[in-house]
Parts: sequence; structure tokens; C-alpha cells
Amino acid sequence: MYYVKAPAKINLTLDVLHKRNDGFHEVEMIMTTVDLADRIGLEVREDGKIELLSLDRFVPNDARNLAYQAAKLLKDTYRVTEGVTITLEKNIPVAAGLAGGSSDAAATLRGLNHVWKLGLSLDTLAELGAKIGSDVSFCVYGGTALATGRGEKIEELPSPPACWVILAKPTIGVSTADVYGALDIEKADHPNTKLMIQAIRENDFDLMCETVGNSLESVTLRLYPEVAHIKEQMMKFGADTVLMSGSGPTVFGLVQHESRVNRIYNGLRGFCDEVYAIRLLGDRETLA
Ligand SMILES: C[C@@](CO)(OP(=O)(O)O)[C@H](O)COP(=O)(O)OP(=O)(O)OC[C@H]1O[C@@H](n2ccc(N)nc2=O)[C@H](O)[C@@H]1O
Ligand SMILES: Nc1ncnc2c1ncn2[C@@H]1O[C@H](COP(=O)(O)OP(=O)(O)O)[C@@H](O)[C@H]1O
Repeated sequence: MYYVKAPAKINLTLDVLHKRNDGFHEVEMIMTTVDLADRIGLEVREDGKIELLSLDRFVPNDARNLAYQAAKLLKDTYRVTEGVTITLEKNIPVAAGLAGGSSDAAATLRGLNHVWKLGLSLDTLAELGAKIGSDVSFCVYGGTALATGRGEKIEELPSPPACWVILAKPTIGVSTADVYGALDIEKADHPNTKLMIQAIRENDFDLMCETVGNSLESVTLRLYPEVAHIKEQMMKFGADTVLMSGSGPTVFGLVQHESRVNRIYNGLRGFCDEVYAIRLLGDRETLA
């Protein structure tokens, strides 16, 4: 069995610029990977079939699974005769704004490129991944990046300042399409992407904290008041900054001092089942 790691992402900034004619939105996002990952096992099979095994009751274990779709796309595009059994060990919360499914698809592309000996570049895999979903290209590279277009155009950035990340996910799943659909771009918050890039390049933690922002946040907060409650509590317990990731509902807090991490974690655990205290991964190397 060959194992590949599929880490979650958070959006340090997410600016929605305008709605396009194809129904997608033009975005500018700064994304970075965090140390919470699914694990994908790949076993080559000679009968040419693709099979997906997952014990998680929240993810489909058939052709609707994004990891399955990645294998099928790669097999069809490059006329691969071998098949694969994909074992999915899910640790990233589902429909959470953490790109779990996209990261599974990306890791499957990277892993199959290796076990099927295709010799494709990451750029080629990222281009292919965009056909599965807007976040898949970023997940192929991992690390930290500016993502533009509908999210599939990737420019690598250095690692953000090192810190702890507290993730808290309320027990609701959010549909990305519904959140984009309910967005009023004029009224939304528009973070300063350039300033966030400066904060990252200058390794300025305080500036990073001041500059986080997400155009989709107000939509999800309006639809699900419990997300606002988690934000308030996380701030009260002492996080340096707090923001919703992607279309939500997961809220992340950035924390510089380790001494505060336990207090925030334990405080949130009092009323939220899914809380994680993890680190930013930051650079691409960690994905190898
Ligand atoms: C909001 C973000 C931020 O990273 O992530 P998540 O919250 O899903 O993790 C992404 O933009 C989500 O990317 P992803 O989840 O891959 O979306 P896709 O499958 O491509 O699209 C799902 C639906 O979201 C809407 N969509 C998505 C991306 C985009 N730039 N504009 C859109 O309007 C479309 O309605 C689309 O049909
Ligand atoms: N491997 C997978 N992991 C998680 N969800 C998946 C997967 N494959 C398909 N899905 C479907 O994709 C939807 C979005 O899942 P996910 O990627 O976790 O959310 P998000 O894009 O908000 O981070 C879910 O409703 C789920 O049914």
C-alpha cells in the first residue's frame, strides 16, 4: 500500500471580485495548508477497476467521491490500463470550508502519478485537478499561495509566520454553492490581498492578524448564527485573530503563544464537539 497525505487548507483572505458569465465567481484568495490531514492508501490492481473504501459515514464511497473522480479522470486522460483500490481515512471534517474533498482528490492525483508511473508534473496535475473542483489545483501543490481566477490559478508564496491554529466546526455542513449564491458583493467585506502578501513576505504576525478577511463570512454568519457565537467565544478566550475559513462553517483562530492554546481549546470544547489545535504547515516541502 502506498500512502499519501491530504492536508486541510484555511483561507487567510478570500475576496470575491465579481460574478462571471459561467456562474462561478472571480476570487483572490490566500490559502495555506494546516497540519490536519486525511490519509489515502493506494493499491494498484491489475483488473483495471477503481474501487473506493471509506468508513466515514459522511462521504460517498462511490463515483461521487472526489478521490474516485480524480482516479477516473487520470485513468481516462492517460489511458491507464491498471486500476486502483483507494482507501480513504477521513480526519478532516466534511463540508466544512477546509477543502477536505479537494485535498483527497489532489492527493489521489499525486499518489497515482507515482504508483501508475506517469511522470506528470505538478502543473499538469493541477490543471487536471481544476476539472474536479476550484480548490483542487491549490491542494495539488499545498504550501501557501495566492489563488485567482475561480481559484485554480496558483502563485506560490513563502510560509506565513509560524503559529498555532485552532479550528472549531459547529455541527452543521455548509453548501459552497448556496453561500456564493446568497452573496451580495457590494455589501461584502473585501480583504486587502496585497497587504496580506506583504505580511507573509515580511513575516509580520501582527499584520497578518489585522489583515485576515473573507467576503463569504457575513453570508454564512447570517445563515448560521452559531458560527458568529464561536467567533466571539474564540476571540474572548484569547485568540490573536479569528476568521471563518472558505464558505464555512469552520472558524479558525491564529495564536502566537503556546501558553494560550490549551485555554482556548478547552474553552471551546465546552460547547463545540469538533475542535482542533494544530500548526500551520506553510510550505510545499511538507507534502512530499
Ligand atoms: C469557498 C472555497 C474557498 O477556498 O472553498 P470551500 O469553502 O469550498 O472549502 C472555494 O472557493 C470553493 O471551491 P470548491 O469547493 O472547489 O468549489 P467547486 O466545487 O469548484 O464549486 C462549487 C460551487 O461553488 C460556487 N463557486 C465556486 C468557486 C468560485 N470561484 N465561484 C463560485 O461561484 C459555484 O456555484 C460552484 O458550483
Ligand atoms: N473525499 C471526500 N471528502 C469529503 N467530501 C467529499 C469527498 N468526496 C465528495 N465529497 C462531497 O463533497 C462535499 C464537500 O465536501 P468538502 O470538500 O469536505 O467541503 P468544503 O469544500 O466545504 O471544504 C460534501 O458534501 C461531500 O458529500
